[in-house]
Amino acid sequence: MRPFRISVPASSANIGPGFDSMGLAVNLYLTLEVTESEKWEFTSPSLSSNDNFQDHFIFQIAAKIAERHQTTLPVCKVIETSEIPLARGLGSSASAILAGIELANQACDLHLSSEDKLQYGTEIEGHPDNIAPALFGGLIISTLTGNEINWLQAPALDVDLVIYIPNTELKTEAARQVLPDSYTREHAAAASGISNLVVASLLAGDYELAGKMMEKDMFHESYRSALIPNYDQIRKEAKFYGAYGTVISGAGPTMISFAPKGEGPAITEPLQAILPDYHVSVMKIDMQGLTVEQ
Ligand SMILES: Nc1ncnc2c1ncn2[C@@H]1O[C@H](COP(=O)(O)OP(=O)(O)OP(=O)(O)O)[C@@H](O)[C@H]1O
Ligand SMILES: N[C@@H](CCO)C(=O)O
Repeated sequence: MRPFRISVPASSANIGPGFDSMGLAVNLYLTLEVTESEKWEFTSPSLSSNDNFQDHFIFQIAAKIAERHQTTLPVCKVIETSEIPLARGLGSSASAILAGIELANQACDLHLSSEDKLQYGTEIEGHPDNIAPALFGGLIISTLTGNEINWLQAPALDVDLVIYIPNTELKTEAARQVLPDSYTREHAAAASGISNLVVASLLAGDYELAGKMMEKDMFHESYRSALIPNYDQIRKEAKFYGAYGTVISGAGPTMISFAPKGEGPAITEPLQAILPDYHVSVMKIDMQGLTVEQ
């Protein structure tokens, strides 16, 4: 086996009302450096010396994918590094799942297509909104109906992104528990109308309208806002300093603003001063998605 390096970007899902169906790849990366070895070695920021590497999330995903293809992983040395904070709404689980799928793909020579990886990743994650952009890059609108995934990569957006990462975690599972099990027809019609308009305005490059409509989400934001520290303050201050709109990133607690191109730093500086316990920064959209270097 030739050594290889897998890189997977973080992603910000939902973008307001694109709940479970829209996401954007951003420039924070999980990487795996993989070489063949005499004995298994797995180095990861989330493994201490007492932990068994076989319990590691990425190893388990890779082992399952190999098993699904009636094979086993060869003995490898894997070094994981990651810039993606866990359980903050930046798609860490989707990036880790894709890294595991690609580890099995490369190490076992499975010749998986991109659609196979999307299918496997979505089955594990439950929805494609983080998996698809982390795999393909850019802004992806996707939908899971039964087992079928349909998706579209939008043209590049001409915006700056500002993210606000608090130093607290929020597990997606907990953030899904506060959501209603169902919506009335009236509510669903209004919510999907808002979502349609966000997508249409992003595609048309009308970012003012996109920002306005993303803040009107009716699928998840209002139910989750109490779980997100400084939710109202971040939206209000970001708007004051020029953002088009600010929403919860994924299931939170990170928030993300869409701002006019070049205006990101003008929001970052004052917001970082107001939010000393946050990491506030301008992010770039990753247009590549998952990459493998031999
Ligand atoms: N690199 C990794 N190594 C091991 N486990 C990971 C890794 N990345 C994610 N996980 C697991 O996934 C969990 C976080 O997943 P969760 O879906 O709650 O949040 P997220 O994916 O970071 O955010 P969101 O889905 O809202 O964008 C972590 O607590 C951990 O159990
Ligand atoms: N669409 C998902 C993203 C996090 O996995 C949610 O908001 O729960």
